This record gives sequence, C-alpha cells and structure tokens, in this order.
Amino acid sequence: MTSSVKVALIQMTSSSEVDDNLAKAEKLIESAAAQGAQFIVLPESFALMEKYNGQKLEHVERDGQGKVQDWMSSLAKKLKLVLVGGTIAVESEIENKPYARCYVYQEDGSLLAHYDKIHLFDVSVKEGESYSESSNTLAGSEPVTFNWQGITFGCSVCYDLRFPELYRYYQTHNVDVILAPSAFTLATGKVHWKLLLQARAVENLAFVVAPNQTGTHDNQRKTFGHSMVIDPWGEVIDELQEDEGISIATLNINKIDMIKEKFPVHLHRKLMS
Ligand SMILES: O=C(O)CNC(=O)[C@H](CS)NC(=O)CCC(=O)C(=O)O
Repeated sequence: MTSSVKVALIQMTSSSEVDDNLAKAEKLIESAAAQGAQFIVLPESFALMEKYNGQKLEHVERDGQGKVQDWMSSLAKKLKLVLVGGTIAVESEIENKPYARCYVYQEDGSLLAHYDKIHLFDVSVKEGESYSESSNTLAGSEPVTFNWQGITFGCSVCYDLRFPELYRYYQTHNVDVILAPSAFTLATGKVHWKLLLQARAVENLAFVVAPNQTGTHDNQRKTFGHSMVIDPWGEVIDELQEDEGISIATLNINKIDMIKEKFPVHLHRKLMS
C-alpha cells in the first residue's frame, strides 16, 4: 500500500478554442510529470470554456470516442501517470443535454473511473452575472469513488462543494482524497472557495485536491484561481495565486490515520440519516 502520492494541479484560463487549450494543458502536464508528479488533475472545462452561457454547447463528445478523450488517454499512457480530466461535455440520453463528465485515466491509458457533475450551477451571483448550467447540461446522480494504489478517491466538481452530504457519503466510504476540479467564479471564490475546501477537508478528515480555472475568459467570465491542496487537518499544503501554472504537493496518506486516532470525529456522529 502506497502511503504517499505526489499530485499536480493544473490552473489555467481556458478559452473557446479546444486545440489551444489542449496544447497549453499538455505543456503544463509535461512539466508536472518532469517534476515527478504521478497523479495530475485538470480543472473543470479545461478543454473548452464556451463562448455563450446557456446555449447549445460547441464541443460534445460521445462516451468512449472523441478528441479530448483520446488526448487524455494517450497522455496518461505516454507519461505513465493518472490524469483526471476536470470535466468535458459528453452526450447523455437527452439531446443537447450532455453530462459534465470527469474522466480518470490511468498509466496504461485505460479508464479508471468517471463521474458526472451532480449539482448544477443555476444561480444569480450578482447584478448582470447569472448562470443556468442546467439549460445545457444534464445532472449526474451517483457519487463515484475509485481506488488507486491502495488510496481511495472521491469525485466531485465545483458547485458540488456546497453540498456537504456528497462528501459525508465519501467519508462513510472511507475516502482518503476528495477531488474537486472547478471553474469557481471570481465573485464567489473570494468569499467561499477556501472556506468550502477547508470545511470539506476538516469535517471528513480527508485531503482535498482542487484545481481551479483562473482569469478572464473569452466569454468575459472571470474565475478565481487559487487552486489548492488541503490536508485533513484543514491546512493549506500548497496554493497558487492568479497566474496559470501548476501546483505540486505530496499527500502523506498516513496523516489521515494519525488524526483519526487522536481526533476520531468520524466515530462521534449522532444524526445519521
Ligand atoms: O460553463 C463552463 O464552461 C464551465 N462550468 C462552470 O463554470 C460551472 C458551471 S456554470 N461553474 C460552477 O459550477 C461555478 C460554481 C461557483 O462558482 C460557486 O459555487 O460559487
């Protein structure tokens, strides 16, 4: 059983050009691999930030085939690492309503897991800034965990962070590392991003790995950056600022048991549903 893993988070300002985004992400991933990262996580919508909000999506793939899936699989294989692909739009059973899907590829290029974003961002952030993700996306319904090298991971995406019951499910399924690739807005990120990430880590005694989009996108949307890794005690192990780049952190998985032994919050629950 592996007791530590070197993860890398990719922070980028994705545009509305898929090829440009993949080229940019590839450079960052190669640099992270050269620094010894074994497990790399891309942010939500890394391959495409749509120009238009609430309209038909411009690049949607079919499960199992498509440019972005091929790119993720071959890169994972070439660099012999795990690659978590934030989200991409993947056809669902309903026309023009793809899932926002996170694919996880492993070292031989095969698929290890996939997760469909459950909570969709239908909110008004402030005057002139509102989102209607459900108008062009179908919500997933299943929490997803997977095991890699004896470590258990739980999947989530962005707005999911506001729904603690998803993470409580992961706690009851012994998740060691919570993944939360995001495109958190600048306006909400300033107030809520770090707070939510730390809360999810502390209340569930798990690491939280959260790469975010950053900067101003083609569609004029602004995202917050500040990709970070939090340990199960709530401490920020590594944090980026607003520039594009990579964050590399070593997760010492033994730390979870060390904390649970002295501070067994997970055994003190009373109101089980
Ligand atoms: O639409 C895309 O291209 C990429 N997807 C997103 O940006 C998604 C849905 S609009 N954003 C969020 O979930 C932000 C959540 C958030 O910021 C909060 O909870 O405060």
